[in-house]
Amino acid sequence: MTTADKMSQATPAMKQYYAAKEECPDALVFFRMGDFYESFGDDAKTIARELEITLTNRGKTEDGKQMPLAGIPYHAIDNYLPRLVKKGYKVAICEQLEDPKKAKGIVKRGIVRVVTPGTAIDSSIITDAANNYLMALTSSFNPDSDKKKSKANDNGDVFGISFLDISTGEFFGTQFEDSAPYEKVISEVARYRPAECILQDALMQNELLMNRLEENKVKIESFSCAKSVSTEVKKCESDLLKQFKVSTLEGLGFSGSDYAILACGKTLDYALKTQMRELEHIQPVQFYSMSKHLVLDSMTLRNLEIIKNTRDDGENYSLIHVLDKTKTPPGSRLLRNWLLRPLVDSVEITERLNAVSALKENSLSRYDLRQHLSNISDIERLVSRMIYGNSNARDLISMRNSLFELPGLCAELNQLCGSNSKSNKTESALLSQICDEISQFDFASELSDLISKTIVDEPPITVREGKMIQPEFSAELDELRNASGDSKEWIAEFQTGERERTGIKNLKVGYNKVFGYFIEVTNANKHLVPENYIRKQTVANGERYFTPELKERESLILTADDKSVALEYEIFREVTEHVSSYAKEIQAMAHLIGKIDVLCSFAEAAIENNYICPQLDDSLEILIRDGRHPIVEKTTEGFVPNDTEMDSTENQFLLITGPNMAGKSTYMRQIAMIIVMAQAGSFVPAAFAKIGVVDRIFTRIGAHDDLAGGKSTFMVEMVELANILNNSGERNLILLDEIGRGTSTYDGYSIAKAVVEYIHNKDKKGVRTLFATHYHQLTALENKLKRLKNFHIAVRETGNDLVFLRKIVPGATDKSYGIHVARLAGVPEKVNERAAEILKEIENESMIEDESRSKKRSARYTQLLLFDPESAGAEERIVEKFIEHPEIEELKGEFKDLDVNNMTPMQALLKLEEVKEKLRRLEEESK
Ligand SMILES: Nc1ncnc2c1ncn2[C@@H]1O[C@H](COP(=O)(O)OP(=O)(O)OP(=O)(O)O)[C@@H](O)[C@H]1O
Repeated sequence: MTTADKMSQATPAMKQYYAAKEECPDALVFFRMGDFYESFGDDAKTIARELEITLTNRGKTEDGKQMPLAGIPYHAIDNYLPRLVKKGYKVAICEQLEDPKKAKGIVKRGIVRVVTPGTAIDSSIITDAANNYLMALTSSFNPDSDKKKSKANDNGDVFGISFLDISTGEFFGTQFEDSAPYEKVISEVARYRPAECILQDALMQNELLMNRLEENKVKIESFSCAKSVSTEVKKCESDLLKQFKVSTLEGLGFSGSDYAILACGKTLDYALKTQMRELEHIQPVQFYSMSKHLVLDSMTLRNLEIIKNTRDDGENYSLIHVLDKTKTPPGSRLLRNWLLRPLVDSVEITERLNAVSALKENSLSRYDLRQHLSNISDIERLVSRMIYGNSNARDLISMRNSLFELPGLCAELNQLCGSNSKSNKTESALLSQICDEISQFDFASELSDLISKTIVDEPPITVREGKMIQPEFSAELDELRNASGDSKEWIAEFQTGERERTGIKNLKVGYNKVFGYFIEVTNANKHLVPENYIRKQTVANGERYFTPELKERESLILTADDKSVALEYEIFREVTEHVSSYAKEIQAMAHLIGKIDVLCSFAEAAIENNYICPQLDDSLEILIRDGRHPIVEKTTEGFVPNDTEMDSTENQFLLITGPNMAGKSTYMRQIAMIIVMAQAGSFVPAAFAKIGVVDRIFTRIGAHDDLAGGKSTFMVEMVELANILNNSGERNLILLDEIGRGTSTYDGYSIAKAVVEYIHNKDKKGVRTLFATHYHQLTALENKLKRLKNFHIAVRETGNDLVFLRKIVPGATDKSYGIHVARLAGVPEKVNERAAEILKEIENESMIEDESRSKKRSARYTQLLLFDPESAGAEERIVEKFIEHPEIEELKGEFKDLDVNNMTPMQALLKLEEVKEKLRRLEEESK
């Protein structure tokens, strides 16, 4: 049955429903009918399933089938809606647009808002601590004209990206061309964690991108450029100009950036279409540059546990968990942004550090500032809710209480900046600037006065039941309230009078919403009821009556009550609108408050954890004395601090060996984390730190597989490695942990060695690298590669025991101590003893082989390489020649193709003999 057919036969209400569904076919429609939001058909089935509510039927559909129906009470929408949106559904709210009591005929209904994950503002859907971004991604990639290309970027496709947080009004976008554009996009996804992404349809072909978006639970909305790209860009540009009331986008930094404009335009369009209202509070879109920040790709964010730990993906034991001492939601969101996007400009970083120093030294001021901050609510989101008409009088009180704190906050800041300059203590230009900017806002006292004058201190949650507005604010309201109040007094007197008149002592005058005012008499006293009582209702133990006199009074009361509630709502709306008209100023204020909060939080964390102020410059040095891992030091007793010295000449490539569990990964991570902290503006866990600004950190740590993406552990390792090798540069820092571990020893060792050489010689300059490995033979490279230095983590061996000293020291180690670690881990002693025996055998054999190099070598050579560093050198070359021999590859192929099930034992034996002979010959050739 077509929609048109359905329409012609449907009831008037269902006609409205079908029209709504047609308007938003991809959304679940919540259709308001009286006290319920109803859903029908497939929507009802989905909603009943997802919300675990009853699915019923509502008569028959127009084509005679049962019509599924599921409904939720209107007042419970705040419980149910978030659950659907968090599961990635779009929900269209279709409201009654007029008062049913006053409507002539059927009530008008229409969709007032479409709630989607990326455009939600409801506090039950989004969290205080993080922004809620709607992202858009556009590209010049055209799958039809680029058919021959394997990747979108082969001939320099351009990408545009944008992010909008409707709940705070932040909006920014950029454009870029890159040899690995998808990696860049994925990094941005990891940084901003959008809830929803509007994606140009051609880009949906990129598996990597789609997998990552899915992994990050990003809801995807695709769009296609129906017209030519240039026409679409023009339209987007004109929409943006109109929205921000500017005549050109150049001033916002978008000159010539068509794909950024397209991304921003599509974002705005989607926001307007779903919100169905003016979005005046969105701040003018900003062009941002990716190169202005330290690039931390998604793997690095994960490996360094900046926002989440790798154990359970929670915030505990993450860097943000250690550093977050913020008191306000804008502060906690800003801290997250600063950690995800540390700076690269040493001057800007130093400004932040100076502010932290000033706050750290002035404990009293910091204490007072934090007291003020702790009374400040999420004012930027409060004002967004006011603009949406989604707020209540309590929100106004929260806003007022927040605004009340500003003068005190300002005075405290003024004193701090002033006292510093007078006594020539640490002077912070940043704090002075924040102080100046806050002082310029003069709206705060006006708004807080207005709210205080109009709204009572403890208003109810609902806005439709009165009790919100202060007495004496409106004479009209006072009059209505008096009328209602006088009448209520009248009722009390009426009750007393009637008791006397009738002699019924327990006669009661009561009220309920359905029947209005009544006189209640118990059955025992029914015979005393006077004649003028008119029966109204029978109840369990008596009768209810009214009199014309009571009826008249009732209508007076109800009219006055109705009128006063309506008037209160009107006043509330006016105040809210007035506050909303300062949305831009309130957002700017929230940002400044956020800054003070984060700087105080850094100071607080520095004191609590004994951090020091790092020095930042533009050199290529990293000097850290007694550095610590900010998270491990919290969970490990007796954490041993370590030094680091890196530069671009002699100590650029640190090759770190040491037993399992010695602390190699911890050491490498702590260096990267100290850099992230320093460049975010935080003090760092060390006794001294001087850091030449790093502009990108690459990490390849630990084994994990990407089964969803169809990649093995080793494949994942190689993909990440390829990215690092292709895209790293002089100002980067690379952390590589046990490269090659995921494959056979021959392959692994060869790859590891080639990687060391490649990075060391990259662009003839090399890249600052920390490289942890179990291939001890690599340490021989120190003699060949001038910027490479060996380090190892010291242990002390006493008998069968191993003491981890956790100290990094120059030079190479010569043992793996794997068996010791196995013992520590509780591997049965028999196995450990046997392993020790085997190791001895291998070591002995290696000594014999060392003496007579012409002797045959077997596949056990693998083990020799691992356990005998002395054998590195000539042997390595032989092994390399051996494993690189093309016939080895052929042999592998032959083995793979063998159909063992269809071979006789004799055939198998002959094959073995043949292979053995071939290997013997190849070994001879390799010598
Ligand atoms: N500097 C330190 N002081 C005290 N304890 C430490 C230190 N560094 C590491 N540890 C402890 O040692 C444990 C192992 O550290 P880590 O994982 O860094 O070792 P590893 O050498 O990388 O091991 P593997 O080679 O097996 O991966 C950590 O979980 C931590 O508890």
